[in-house]
Amino acid sequence: MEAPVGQKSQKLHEFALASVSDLAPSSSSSDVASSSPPAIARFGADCGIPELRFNMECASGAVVNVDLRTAKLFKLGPVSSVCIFRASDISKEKYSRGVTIRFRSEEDSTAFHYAFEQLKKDCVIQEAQLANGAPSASKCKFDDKIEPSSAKMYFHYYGQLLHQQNMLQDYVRTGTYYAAVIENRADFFGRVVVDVGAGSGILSLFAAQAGAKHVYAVEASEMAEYARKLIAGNPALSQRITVVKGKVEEVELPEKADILISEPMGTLLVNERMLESYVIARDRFLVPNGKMFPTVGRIHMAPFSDEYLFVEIANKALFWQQQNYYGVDLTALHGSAFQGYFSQPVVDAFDPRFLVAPSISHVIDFTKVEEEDLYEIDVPLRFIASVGTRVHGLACWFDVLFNGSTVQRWLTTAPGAPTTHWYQLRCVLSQPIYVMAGQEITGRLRMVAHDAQSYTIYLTLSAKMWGPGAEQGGILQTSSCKLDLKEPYYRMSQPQAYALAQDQQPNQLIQTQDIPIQSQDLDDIELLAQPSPSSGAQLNTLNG
Ligand SMILES: C[S@@+](CC[C@H](N)C(=O)[O-])C[C@H]1O[C@@H](n2cnc3c(N)ncnc32)[C@H](O)[C@@H]1O
Repeated sequence: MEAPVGQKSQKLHEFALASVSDLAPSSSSSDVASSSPPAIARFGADCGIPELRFNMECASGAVVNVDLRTAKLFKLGPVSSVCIFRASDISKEKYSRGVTIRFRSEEDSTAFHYAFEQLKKDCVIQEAQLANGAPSASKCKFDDKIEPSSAKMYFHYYGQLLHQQNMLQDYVRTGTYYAAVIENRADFFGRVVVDVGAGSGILSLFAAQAGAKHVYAVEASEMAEYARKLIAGNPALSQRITVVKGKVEEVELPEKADILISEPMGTLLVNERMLESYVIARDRFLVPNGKMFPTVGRIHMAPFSDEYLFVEIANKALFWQQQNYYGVDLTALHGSAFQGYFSQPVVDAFDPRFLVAPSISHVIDFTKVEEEDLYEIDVPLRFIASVGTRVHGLACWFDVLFNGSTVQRWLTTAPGAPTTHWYQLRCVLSQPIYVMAGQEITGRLRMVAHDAQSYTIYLTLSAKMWGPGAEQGGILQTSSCKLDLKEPYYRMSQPQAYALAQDQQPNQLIQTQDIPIQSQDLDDIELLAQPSPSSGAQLNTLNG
């Protein structure tokens, strides 16, 4: 195998210079007086990116790394040149930067210019290779915003068959995708399809079954190899599917797509931040007015009351109330432990009767949303309580629409609907609020993306003054919490079977589960077919 462009050149090109100085007059730290030891310029490749490194060797020991793909070199005189390139500051803002180079001799100058032009040429060849389908080694948008250790774990996880199997065995999910594709054959027949994050390749195979002209199955993890195998094992379809290993942010495809198919949904729709990759794929590969399957996503929210869940979480911190734990007083950490448990969103399937108001929703149109819009999602909340109760927090779930030309199909993760591997998610307040029937509950749900492919959630719920004589618009109680979507509490480990309760209509299904009693305080509470707390096992950390 041929060495990567930059590596090939690394040893060949090291230049001792008379001096290097920053073009910007203010940056005196990197200026080099001619009396200083000679500076060094070295061509090489770091992580496959062809680069030129100036080792200033001044008192500050400054190093300037130049991405050769963005660099231009101009001759100012027989022994001096200027190199202009793209740089970025700590906040990742891009700007142009320049260094003035003084060579020790005219020969050095000529050799340096020659080396520079040779490597620039190599960059062009490398880019041409990329255009033929090889993944880029360059830093891409994904790498810019995601912590490398998070990405490594993420793709390691999806590189394992057992996790792909977990998704394939969610028959609500996979069956809905199958139906959406096959019922909307007209959208796939004779079309070019890109499968964004193909995993095992299942959606590519569905698209090929529906008559796609060609499917590009883009997958960044090692699962790409398994997808190749699976697709090759289906020879009637394999001729029309190409697996492209790499991130959708960086691979190049030979043609545009008429339709994108993907399963980018995480817990609460947005966890894993894969929606951003779906949107980037849209902008990179989809023809104008092309279709997207799924087309639209909605996050649904409603306040809930679940005394049992609240006590269960609060009880977890009781351990830290011991004053004589092998002679040690643990109480100093009780507050932190209490906050810690309430910062975990709870993932389980709950009974919809825990909801205390009709839900509201936040819509994300995948065909229109900008990638940056997903960095921060801010939803104002307003509900009218249908019962007088204690509100313990906000329950959330999502659905997505496949807006086919023949059939519109929804995939829902709502409470009461058949359980999916996403379950539902609840943000539990450490300080519940009391409401009366008819009382207004207001608040805000703010989700801020972080570089570990998830979100920090800020939730505030307030109960407004209510009843005759109340000061209109006045707030009675407010409660807030901050949660990390990356660290959920998986309260149950397996989807539970559904059964009809005696007092339920067939369209109001509830789950029947055992209810382990944890607290004496709960004796008087009416327990409504509650989900059983998990054994503590956290089977799935990702829920795509
Ligand atoms: C939720 S799984 C869906 C897999 C498959 N499409 C299915 O429906 O069974 C998402 C897949 O997308 C891949 N993926 C996530 N982000 C990606 C990206 N930026 N580029 C390419 N693949 C990505 C993951 O490795 C994972 O296999």
